[in-house]
Amino acid sequence: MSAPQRVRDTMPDVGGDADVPENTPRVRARDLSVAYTGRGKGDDQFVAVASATFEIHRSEMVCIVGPSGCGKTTVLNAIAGLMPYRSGLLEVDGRPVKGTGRDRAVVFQKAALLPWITVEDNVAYGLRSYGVKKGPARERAAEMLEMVGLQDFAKSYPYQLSGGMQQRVNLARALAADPNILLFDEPFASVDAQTRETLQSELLRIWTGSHKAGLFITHQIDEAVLLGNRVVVSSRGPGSTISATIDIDIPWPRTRDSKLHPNFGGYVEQIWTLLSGRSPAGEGATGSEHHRALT
Ligand SMILES: Nc1ncnc2c1ncn2[C@@H]1O[C@H](COP(=O)(O)OP(=O)(O)OP(=O)(O)O)[C@@H](O)[C@H]1O
Repeated sequence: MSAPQRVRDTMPDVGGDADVPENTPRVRARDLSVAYTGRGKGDDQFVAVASATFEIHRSEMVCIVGPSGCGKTTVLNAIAGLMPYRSGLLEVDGRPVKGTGRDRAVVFQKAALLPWITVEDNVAYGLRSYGVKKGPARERAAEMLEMVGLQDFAKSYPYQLSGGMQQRVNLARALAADPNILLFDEPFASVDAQTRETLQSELLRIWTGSHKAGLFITHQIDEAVLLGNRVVVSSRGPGSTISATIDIDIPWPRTRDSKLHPNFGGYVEQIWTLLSGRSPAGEGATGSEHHRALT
């Protein structure tokens, strides 16, 4: 997924990670707690997340699943630097998160493209704001659009695209600045089932060999198992904790056919069991699965 040298040369350095040892996690959360203030009388601090502990390494995708309102978006926003955290440790490349940065990009559920500029300018927009000149920014946008299969729609306007195509533009836009970490907040939630499968396949194709780190929030257990190196299962909120982290032992590169892997159904069942609060994981699990309670 890396950009050709000539375009990258024109872009300011991303995360300045040349001095970061390879084995330093891209994201490290230890006992992370995140709260909202001012939710009402006598409720100064609403602790959405009480304790979250997980790591995301280079080339890894970690998926978070959990009941609605357990704080998945809250954790993602804290990593993005969009909101402060209350306590615990939260580091990106070994440095405490203090705000947003070009080393991280968020792919939201709604594409939120600027309607008055073309698709290629939407993709180039972020780069332009980082000081990249128009020509190289457009060149980079063209590469990204080709990557998501939308090269023929560069001159179109967002309203001329389907929801699934807009979400591909959204992905191209996030990738354009070549971030180290991609944060996906239910990006495929508002497209139909067939488009969702196509987008999952595209993401897997793009992800393979990209060496990026990703956090992917989803309500769909099979999506988490298909896309994740690990799946983090959150308990019910408020004051949620991580109830389990499951390593997904299904080989890479993955494709849609990875759903046919003999372990796939077992992982889905294991996570479903954890989320529904039934018997502990392990029952009915295959030999290659393992489950580790973190809190
Ligand atoms: N801006 C805010 N101000 C106050 N409370 C908030 C705010 N945003 C979210 N919350 C609360 O924090 C808790 C966690 O919300 P969050 O959106 O992170 O959950 P989620 O797991 O992503 O939910 P869903 O799966 O439904 O998207 C909820 O109780 C929610 O009401």
